[in-house]
Amino acid sequence: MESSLEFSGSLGSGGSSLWSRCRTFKVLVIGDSAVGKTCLTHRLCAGDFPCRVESTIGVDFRERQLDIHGERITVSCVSCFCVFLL
Ligand SMILES: Nc1nc2c(ncn2[C@@H]2O[C@H](COP(=O)(O)OP(=O)(O)OP(=O)(O)O)[C@@H](O)[C@H]2O)c(=O)[nH]1
Repeated sequence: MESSLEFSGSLGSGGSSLWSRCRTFKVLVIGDSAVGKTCLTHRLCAGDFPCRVESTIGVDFRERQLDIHGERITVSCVSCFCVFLL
């Protein structure tokens, strides 16, 4: 997990929202083939279940931006079949 401060306002905006917090959460989803890793991360990042999926070759990467209480959150999901970690 990493955290950073990001410049989000203009110099003339008064300063109260000059800097906003921006955090990134990295989620690694691992498991056997065809257990639903791609569907799970697709649901999280796109908001729905894919009607058709193909077996992932390598790794599948998805990202979702959230705004929670004025804080920008990025969720980065990487899913891969266990064999790529051996
Ligand atoms: N019934 C049911 N089927 C699911 C669910 N999640 C996924 N599936 C089905 O399971 C199959 C495999 O789903 P994937 O998301 O591709 O699985 P995966 O683990 O990413 O597979 P690989 O890409 O081969 O590693 C697909 O036919 C999906 O439609 C679930 O919650 N319920």
